[in-house]
Amino acid sequence: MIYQITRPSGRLEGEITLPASKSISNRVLIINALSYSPYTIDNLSDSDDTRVMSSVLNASTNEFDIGHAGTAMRFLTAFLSKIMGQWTLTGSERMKQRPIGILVDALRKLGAVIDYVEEEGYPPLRITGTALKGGVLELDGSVSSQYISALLMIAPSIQNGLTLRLKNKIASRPYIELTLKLMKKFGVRYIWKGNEIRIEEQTYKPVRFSVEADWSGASYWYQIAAMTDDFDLLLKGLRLQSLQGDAILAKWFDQYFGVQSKQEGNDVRITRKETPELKRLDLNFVENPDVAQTFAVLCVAKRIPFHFTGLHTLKIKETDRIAALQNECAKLGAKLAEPQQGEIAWDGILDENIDAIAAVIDTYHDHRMALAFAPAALVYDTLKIADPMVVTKSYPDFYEDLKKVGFSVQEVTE
Ligand SMILES: O=C(O)C1=C[C@@H](OP(=O)(O)O)[C@@H](O)[C@H](O)C1
Ligand SMILES: C=C(OP(=O)(O)O)C(=O)O
Repeated sequence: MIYQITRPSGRLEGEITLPASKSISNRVLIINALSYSPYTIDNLSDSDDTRVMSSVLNASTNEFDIGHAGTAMRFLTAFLSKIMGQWTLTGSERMKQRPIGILVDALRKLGAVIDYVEEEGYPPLRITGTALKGGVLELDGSVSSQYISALLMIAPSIQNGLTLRLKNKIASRPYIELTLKLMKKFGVRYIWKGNEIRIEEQTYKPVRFSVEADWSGASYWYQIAAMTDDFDLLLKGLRLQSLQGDAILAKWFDQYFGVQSKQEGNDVRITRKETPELKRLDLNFVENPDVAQTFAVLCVAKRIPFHFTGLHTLKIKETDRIAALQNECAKLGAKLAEPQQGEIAWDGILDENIDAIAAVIDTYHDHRMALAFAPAALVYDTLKIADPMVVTKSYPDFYEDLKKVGFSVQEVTE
């Protein structure tokens, strides 16, 4: 299926109810289960990734296919390791290429019984649940923070608790902070000093919890704001004082693109003030990997040269996002370079022979490819997106929301 997205003709205004954060939802589902909580979670995400997490935790079977959901794969590997029974965890073809060896090695040191069903170091996994015994673990923190979050969440329920010593430069650090902040809300104490996190054996206290709106999902509306002069939008459920690392977007978009954010009760209003055009953008995404595509497409559409660093984890996400960005930005006439591993750069030179309107943007089973490219219809007037429903991984109502503010979304053949 292909969607043709066409820009609104008039002023861009209205209000959007953003999806709830899947990162928060998937953590609170695990923590709620570990707290034996009688409460249901309020405003749980309706994304595929949260649905799959929820269905595993409520299932009566023992073989689970978690599709494309990285958090579900990693968090459930740790969680199921200590639940008595035999469990099989598998996922999409891409999930079978996303490494999990660092987490499995760490869990095995705690006594977990985990076998690789196919390739060493990758899902699918066969897990035999057993009582784990804590201690001190050293692990590489530079590959995925999800391994660390997975271990931290089960740490209070492990005999003797757990000390994690993180080696190398920590990737996606705000997601580890998010895990610990949420654990704290459920009564768990921790100590994080330098590269060491210590969690004693203790019990979670069940509490009522409501999930806040998703900042990574909000990024596409900030991107839209940065591409138009006349803009006023209310993003419902969003908090500037947020648990999520991607809340830094409010600052970045103000500083670089003149998009201003104002908390109005439970919602955030974003407007655009006139600012001089940015000459180039240098940003490091090591703490905010999920919004790198948003900025890359925005800069190409606005013809702003850029140099982005801290992107080494992008190669092991839903697709190799560096390669995907290079392929698809080329369809808009921009040749992105990879100066070093984990970097992309663009000199601002467009190939004028390329007709972006004729392009069909491929999405590689990656929601963020569709989510980041669709807004660029504002600049190119119209843009075609292949396999557009990939967005359900994190933002199921994205196209409905685009329509609400005046975009047209039509199914077309190529
Ligand atoms: O813990 C989380 O909720 C996430 C952590 C990040 O992954 P990595 O730690 O693998 O970079 C991020 O990219 C992902 O979308 C969600
Ligand atoms: C990388 C992502 O998700 P996950 O790793 O949880 O599959 C994402 O949502 O951009």
